[in-house]
Amino acid sequence: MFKVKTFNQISVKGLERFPRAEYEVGSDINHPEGILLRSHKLHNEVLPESVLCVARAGAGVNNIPLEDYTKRGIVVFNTPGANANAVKELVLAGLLLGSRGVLTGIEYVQSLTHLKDAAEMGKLLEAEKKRFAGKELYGSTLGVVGLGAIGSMVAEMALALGMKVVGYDPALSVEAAWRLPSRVERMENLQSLLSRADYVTLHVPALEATTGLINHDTLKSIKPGARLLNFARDAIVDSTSVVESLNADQGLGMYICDFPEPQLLERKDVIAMPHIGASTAEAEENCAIMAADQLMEFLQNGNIKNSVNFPAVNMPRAEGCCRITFSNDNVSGVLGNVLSIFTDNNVNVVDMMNKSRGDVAYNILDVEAMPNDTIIDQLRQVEHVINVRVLAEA
Ligand SMILES: NC(=O)c1ccc[n+]([C@@H]2O[C@H](COP(=O)([O-])OP(=O)(O)OC[C@H]3O[C@@H](n4cnc5c(N)ncnc54)[C@H](O)[C@@H]3O)[C@@H](O)[C@H]2O)c1
Ligand SMILES: O=C(O)[C@H](O)COP(=O)(O)O
Repeated sequence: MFKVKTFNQISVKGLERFPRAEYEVGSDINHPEGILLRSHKLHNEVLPESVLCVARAGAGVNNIPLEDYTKRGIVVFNTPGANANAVKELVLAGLLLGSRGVLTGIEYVQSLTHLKDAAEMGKLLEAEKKRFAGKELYGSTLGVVGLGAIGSMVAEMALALGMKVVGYDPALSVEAAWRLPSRVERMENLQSLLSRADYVTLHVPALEATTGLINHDTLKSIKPGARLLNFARDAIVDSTSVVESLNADQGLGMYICDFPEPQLLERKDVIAMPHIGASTAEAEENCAIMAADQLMEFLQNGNIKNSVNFPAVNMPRAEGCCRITFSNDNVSGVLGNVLSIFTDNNVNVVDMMNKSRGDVAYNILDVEAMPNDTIIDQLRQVEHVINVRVLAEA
């Protein structure tokens, strides 16, 4: 029986993936092998020794202490692209709210409760509506920073709206580049993008390199009156600099974000939402299902898909064999030392796979017969081995 502890509200569709006979899943589980969560911050949680893997039902993993977990051999997964459409649609809402007097117009209409006569109300609205006039998105330029799962969808949507699209992504993967419409004009640096775009939308992960990406200095390049959209993370934007730019004559025209902060409230030029970019039934289901499937595949077969700290590994189970997996520091000689223990004990390895990523390596070995506890203990003692698992015959 595997145990999976959940944090946050996880879609039932994802929870239903776990077969009841083999999994105990819930928020109140002791000694879990797996963790399933959304934005809950794990930095202050003491994870029990039993934990082997963590699945983030979502994209951002800045709520997970990755470096520490990697050293402990804990495999961390996320669900790339599973909530991208939800964010894309909210960015569309953000663009429209930033270009038209929708919110101020609605607010004004709601304030007219003292008027009881429809004709009088109609006359007043026709006289006042010029205060809520806007500008069309068609023909204006959108700058997309980060052209991954969300950024590429946003770029495509903006092109369909008749916008010009410029993009900046110095770390673009080949796969992401293939997804990108050819009409997206590539910018060499952030400053060029900021000086060109009427709307700038951020879709980068919160990393050390992206913390404060939008700051006092970069905002000097912003096109006067531009709208900045941040549906990525709070840490990417220095809010104090944003407020300063909004207050300046030639600075930002509006800040539209999913990450409110006290200094952003009560401003007409800020539209802040309560981190609802991925809060749709569809996105929550997609993420939960993908996360649950990845957890189960790892717990049952040791295969790794969509990890953010371990290499992707997929080896079909050799029939009738027992599976051993181990992770180790990525230094030479470890696999050889492990194999010599098998040789010394007449354990026949039928199939194996070894992959590395950064400072860790991960190995799967299918062996003809289940090695005894003494052999497994010997494997655990090999220098630089982080952890060893023995998986029952499939
Ligand atoms: N508001 C929400 O609810 C919500 C929902 C989903 C994701 N997000 C945030 O959006 C982020 C992006 O999500 P995604 O699914 O598109 O991820 P992704 O990994 O598919 O794409 C991120 C892209 O950013 C690029 N990048 C990295 N550093 C960069 C830099 N310095 N400048 C420009 N580009 C850079 C990467 O090369 C990659 O192409 C997530 O990490 C998460 O923080 C927020
Ligand atoms: O990174 C993400 O996927 C989003 O920020 C969604 O977060 P949530 O799962 O807490 O809504």
